[in-house]
Amino acid sequence: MGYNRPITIGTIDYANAWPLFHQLESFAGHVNFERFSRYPAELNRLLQAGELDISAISSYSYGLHSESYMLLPHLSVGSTGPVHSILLFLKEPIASRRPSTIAVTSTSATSVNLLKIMMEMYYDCSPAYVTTEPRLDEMLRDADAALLIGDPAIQASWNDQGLHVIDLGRLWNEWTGLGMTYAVVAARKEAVQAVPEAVQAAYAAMLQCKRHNQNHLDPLIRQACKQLGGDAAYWNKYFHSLQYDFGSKLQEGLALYFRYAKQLGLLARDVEFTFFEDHQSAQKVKE
Ligand SMILES: C=C(O[C@@H]1C=C(C(=O)O)C=C[C@H]1O)C(=O)O
Repeated sequence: MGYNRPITIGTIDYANAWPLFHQLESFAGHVNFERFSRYPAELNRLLQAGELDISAISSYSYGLHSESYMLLPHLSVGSTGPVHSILLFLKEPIASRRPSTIAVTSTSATSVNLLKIMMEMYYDCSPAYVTTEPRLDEMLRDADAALLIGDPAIQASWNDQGLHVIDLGRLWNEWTGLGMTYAVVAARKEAVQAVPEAVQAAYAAMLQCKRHNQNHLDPLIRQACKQLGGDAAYWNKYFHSLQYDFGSKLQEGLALYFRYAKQLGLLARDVEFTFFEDHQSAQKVKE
């Protein structure tokens, strides 16, 4: 029982997740943890490989591996409407010509599959997808459109290059009437079994950290302006338009995304949400 090492936590290396994890260390109290800040696709891989115990991951990756994970309640990155940082850049308006090749960022999993769902089910087309580094100019050299997420998407949206832009959060909301959840925070079931107190303590620290950051956005806004560009008004709007709670409306949107993904063969199985607290109360009932 127990690990003879710090618990390992993965956090997303994009501004969209700063309200969840900015200065997590100062809320950790006695929790002995090591933090790894990476892009989503890398976190997906590390959690699956057991190199992380808890991580923010693409929600799609939860869908792929839900049998091994537990969701940490009230922690997610989502939006009901525009997300501002999950953007499809097209050379031509989609209404006049459907793209035949789309270059997609190698850092994403949720948004790439969200795009596939939208192309198939909303735009009724089946383009070829090429996975590339997130560099817009290079992506558009051989493709009709490019999908970027996170900070590179935001920075590209500031340069008007005459491209047509679709915000996937906005389109999902207009199409389905629901919100979308791009990232969830999951713990490996193995870790929950081996070190339940450590997982509980890390979870409590994350909740406290999120509450604090949401009430103190100014330092995050200043850091974003300095590190990524843009002005305070932009970042204020950005952080306020993202949703971090994984409430019932956002769960409903993600459940629909999983159903569509299964329908298109992007996921092999139905996905159930298993929450860390549910597990704990279930344990108590059994005892
Ligand atoms: C809001 C965003 O959501 C991100 C999108 C992800 C994906 O597409 O897999 C993963 C994590 C999220 O933080 C963003 O990238 O801007």
